Amino acid sequence: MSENPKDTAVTLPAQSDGATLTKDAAPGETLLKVTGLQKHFPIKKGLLQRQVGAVHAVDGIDFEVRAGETLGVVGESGCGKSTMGRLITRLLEPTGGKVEFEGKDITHLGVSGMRPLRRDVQMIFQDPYSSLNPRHTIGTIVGAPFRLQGVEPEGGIKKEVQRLLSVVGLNPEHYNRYPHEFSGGQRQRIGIARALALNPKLVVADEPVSALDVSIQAQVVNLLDDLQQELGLTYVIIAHDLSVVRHVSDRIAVMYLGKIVELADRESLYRAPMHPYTKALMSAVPIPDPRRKNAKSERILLKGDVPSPISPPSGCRFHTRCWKATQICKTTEPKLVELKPGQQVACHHPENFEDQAPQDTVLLTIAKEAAELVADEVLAESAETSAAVAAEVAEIEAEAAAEEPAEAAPAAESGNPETAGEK
Ligand SMILES: Nc1ncnc2c1ncn2[C@@H]1O[C@H](COP(=O)(O)OP(=O)(O)OP(=O)(O)O)[C@@H](O)[C@H]1O
Repeated sequence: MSENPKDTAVTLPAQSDGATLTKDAAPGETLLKVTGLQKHFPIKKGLLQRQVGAVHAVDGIDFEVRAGETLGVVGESGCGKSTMGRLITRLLEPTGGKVEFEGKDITHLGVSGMRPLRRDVQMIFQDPYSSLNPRHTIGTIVGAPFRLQGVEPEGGIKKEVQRLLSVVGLNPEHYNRYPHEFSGGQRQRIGIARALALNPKLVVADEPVSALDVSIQAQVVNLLDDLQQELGLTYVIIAHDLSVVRHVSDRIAVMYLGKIVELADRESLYRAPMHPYTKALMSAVPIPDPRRKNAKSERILLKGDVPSPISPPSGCRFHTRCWKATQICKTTEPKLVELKPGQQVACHHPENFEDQAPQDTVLLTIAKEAAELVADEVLAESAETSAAVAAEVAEIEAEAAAEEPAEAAPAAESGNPETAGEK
């Protein structure tokens, strides 16, 4: 069986059902919009199962997914990525906020209301070993969505399933085999075939390759990429580090403890990350660059684990691990704002940009400890770039100020009665 997706010609799925094939949102238009999305899992204790607290897994996030794009979502384990994925596919009921798909509010749709959406939005799961029922043949597994939705493809389910298997680079003759007869990469291809069966508009892939050997990861990522080109799919790809999403994403959202801390197009994020957490995540991804062969390690080591989402830190949630944290970070939550076109960030002291709270200069003790884990080069570079941006902004402001009196002068000359007599 070929593991190479390039060996397989990708063809559009047969038109089995007109309703599933309508691509309503034109490329670039908003397909999915999320506003203030929250999921708090209650913590219950005792015989009476009283609620004693809540896990703030997703705690008020806003973003949109545009038709035809790939949005990568990254963050450490436990930051709420999977919960977010399950919320937008409506496998979980949100605690608060709104989810809109093609302009329609789907936040609290019931089973029947969700039926058409189940075709349009599909999920690929992390573990290809546990997400496939070992007692079913792959023909049954990939054909299940047709049976569940009561869809009869042209030429029958078997023919369509075999076609889907070949689309994802599997041998259609292996229709009657069981999951254990396939390798990890092949099983993930089965999961992908199942997700594509009903010709969805949005595919949410939760850590689609993290359970696979590194050598197989690139093949599966390439397959997803090829399928997107051929079928015009829209993806949300969830991963715990940037190495998986960096090549395939158009935009990347960085999550930390239930919040989005930075959301930017891929180029901007890689060229000049603005949130210190993004910078730390990026420093953990080895970049093969011969020019940097002899350079000292610039790795940023984050102190400790992610704090508990049961009682997240006050203010900026990253302040307990950030080397730039000052008092304002502890007390005031920074909003996610667009500081540069196409780059939103939630930080009082962003990297590669003018300080948003320049008056607040005294580092927290915790930040001084965190700074010890950050390479000197990184600290120096950070200070340098922020100073450069600040100087640039000051220059622009000075230029604007110099232009202003010239424009204002005629009005003052002609119209100010107090000064008129002094002439
Ligand atoms: N059903 C649940 N009940 C209670 N807590 C939950 C539930 N599902 C997730 N959580 C908690 O919510 C938080 C976010 O979990 P989630 O799985 O979304 O994070 P993640 O970023 O996807 O991490 P990972 O990569 O490890 O899956 C974690 O603290 C997790 O323990």
